[in-house]
Amino acid sequence: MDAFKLLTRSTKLKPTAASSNSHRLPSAGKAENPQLFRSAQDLETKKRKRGSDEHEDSDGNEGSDNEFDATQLALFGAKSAPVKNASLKESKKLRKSNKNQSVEEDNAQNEPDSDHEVSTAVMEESERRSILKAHRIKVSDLRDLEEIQAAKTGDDVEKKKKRKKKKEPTLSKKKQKEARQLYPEPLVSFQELRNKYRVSRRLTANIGEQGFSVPTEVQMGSLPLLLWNSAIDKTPSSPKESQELDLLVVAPTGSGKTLAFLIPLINNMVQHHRQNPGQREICSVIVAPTKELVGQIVNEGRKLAVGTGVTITAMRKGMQVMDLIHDEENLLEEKSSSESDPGSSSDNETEDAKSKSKGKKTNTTVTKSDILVTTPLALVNALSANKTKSVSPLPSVEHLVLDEADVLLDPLFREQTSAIWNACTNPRLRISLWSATMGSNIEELTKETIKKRRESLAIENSQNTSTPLLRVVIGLKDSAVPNIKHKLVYAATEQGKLLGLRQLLRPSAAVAPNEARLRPPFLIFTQTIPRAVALHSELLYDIPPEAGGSSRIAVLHSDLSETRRSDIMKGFRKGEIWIIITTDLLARGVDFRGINGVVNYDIPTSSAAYVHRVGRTGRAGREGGVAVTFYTKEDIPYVKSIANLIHTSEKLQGTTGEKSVQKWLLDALPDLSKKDKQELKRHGVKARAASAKLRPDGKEIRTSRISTKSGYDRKMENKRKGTITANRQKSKASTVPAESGDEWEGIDE
Ligand SMILES: Nc1ncnc2c1ncn2[C@@H]1O[C@H](COP(=O)(O)OP(=O)(O)OP(=O)(O)O)[C@@H](O)[C@H]1O
Repeated sequence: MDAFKLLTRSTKLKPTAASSNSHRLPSAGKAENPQLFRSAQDLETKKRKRGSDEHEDSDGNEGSDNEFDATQLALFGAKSAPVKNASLKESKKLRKSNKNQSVEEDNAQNEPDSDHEVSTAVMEESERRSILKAHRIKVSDLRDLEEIQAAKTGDDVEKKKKRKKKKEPTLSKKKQKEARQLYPEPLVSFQELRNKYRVSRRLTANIGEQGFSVPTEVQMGSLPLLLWNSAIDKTPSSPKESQELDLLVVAPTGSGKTLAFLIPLINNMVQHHRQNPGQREICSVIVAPTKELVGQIVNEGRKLAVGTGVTITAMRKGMQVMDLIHDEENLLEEKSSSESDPGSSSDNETEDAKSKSKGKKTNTTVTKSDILVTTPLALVNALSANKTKSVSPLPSVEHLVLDEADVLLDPLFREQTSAIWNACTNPRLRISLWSATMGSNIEELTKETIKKRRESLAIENSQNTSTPLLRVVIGLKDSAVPNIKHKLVYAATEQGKLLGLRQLLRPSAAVAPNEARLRPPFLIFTQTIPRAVALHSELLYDIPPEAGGSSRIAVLHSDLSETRRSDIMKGFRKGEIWIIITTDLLARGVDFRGINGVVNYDIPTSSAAYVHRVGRTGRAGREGGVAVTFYTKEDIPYVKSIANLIHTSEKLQGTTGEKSVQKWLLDALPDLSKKDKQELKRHGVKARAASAKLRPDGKEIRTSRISTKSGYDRKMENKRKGTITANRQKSKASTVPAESGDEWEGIDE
């Protein structure tokens, strides 16, 4: 059955229009190529079109006379490539000596096979540069210039700083930028994971089995940096020390960041098990802002880790990650935590806390998982016994991943995220931060935290230089995904928005061939929970019973129980639910593979929020996603940043024909002061904020009311529709009759 046909009620769609539309649907099948920036030629065309674009460009430094040697870090240069330097004989020797070591499961798949030759071919710098440029991958070193220079020359960084103060002239901004830019070798195919980076055979096979055949740009750029260590031959005579790094990655929504951080974590764990047979402890922590995202990361991770022996667990309430001090005071807590952990035994990952010896303080972890995925609050609560104690350390953690890092380091979550970061006391800790948007304040905060942590833990190395903090940027930083269509619609009033949305749901007018059309499944975003609930109840009867009626539309927000939230997510993924009305809870990270569109019923409260909301469509390079944003006269002061984003996105796409945002509109829209921007981000558009519910005279203003009719009319109409629906459903054996051919079978293939 065609969901769209049914939503149009009796509207007859011309077969040609329908079929031509359906092939453009993102949900229509697999993405042919998940890459967003596919060819150098494409890039050149765009660059010419862009002309004197004032925005920062990711390939701006190409061809520049780079006075700084980009091969300064061992992993970037042909000259110092360790794979080339390490003798094959030695590497074979190491593999032989490792022969007796085992992993817990599927040894045959995880053991480095002795006949496996590691590729020693090293890419020329010119080739590296041209691939990175074509795919719009830009890598830079974020350390102080003195530190970069010191790392290059092997100098003491303090001496270097002093010398610089005395005589060395300061580089111009352009030169500094050039000095930071690096051209590491990109991952051109997933086969290289095995051939060059010695990724576990089983893990490589799992990647293929998941249908991933071509690495996306973020995977091309970041995987070699994160897998560098696996490529190093760690024989005693090996000329290179292991050189891990901290990483900050900014890549478009839906570009495959999850895979890019999961592959190295899983591979590290495979190696860890090989080197420490039988040892189980949390070695990696992934922090994500919502439970939905945590669940999704765990699912993705488990699919990749099949047969590798690596365990990945979602942090749940009551789960214990550390041994508590079993004094009398803690007995009560311990009892309640073990009682409130019904799911732990099924996963077989949490030991029974009661079995631990009492009165003994240990630092052993209780959760047996290798990789823990958590929201910030859940882990902080577990580490501080629900904030009754100070946060316990997690010394076994060597890798910390912050997914949606900008929101995790935003004031909303910053305290909890920092507490987790500080709890990871292992001096070898490596951090990576991932998002589609990353303000410069987040970069500064990251640098500062790394520095402070290093000082407080007195982490030093022989050369007094710090671990590299690199930044990978894909495409144009902080911009909307380039493969979707945007529509910015002026609806004047709240009623206008509702009429506009209904028009989208049931377009009776003919649609021009080029015009973006919204088809299920899609998401509708509102500013607050009450508005999401109100819009849901208003639209509940808009889906005709023959299309499944009100069961096709759901509201999802943080006030719902965890079970309800998870049921709605499952229903949407299975295709039972077609439309979810939600708040920014689902704006980030959540991946519904073939979602067709996003409606910003209420405008997003920052440009980053716009990027993330609309990024729920157009995933993995799929074309055809549509993002519709309604705005009213109350929104006019706030809409310019969104209009700018759309304008830039269309410019980058080289959109021909009519643009969503005309130049005159951009010129006419007012600019917002920094203070007002912050205010908007914190409280949303005041007219529809939850706090605007009471008038000065104390009477309630129905801000959450979303309707084109009076309350009485709505009540009567809903009652009537409800009765009709119930009668029809009763008389039918199944709610949705199957039709041949054009059936929509859910979001995930
Ligand atoms: N190499 C690949 N080939 C094809 N599909 C891929 C590849 N890598 C990832 N994907 C798919 O792309 C989709 C988006 O990936 P993912 O959720 O990791 O995006 P993201 O970059 O984290 O997005 P967001 O910023 O919205 O969180 C997923 O469905 C994933 O399975």
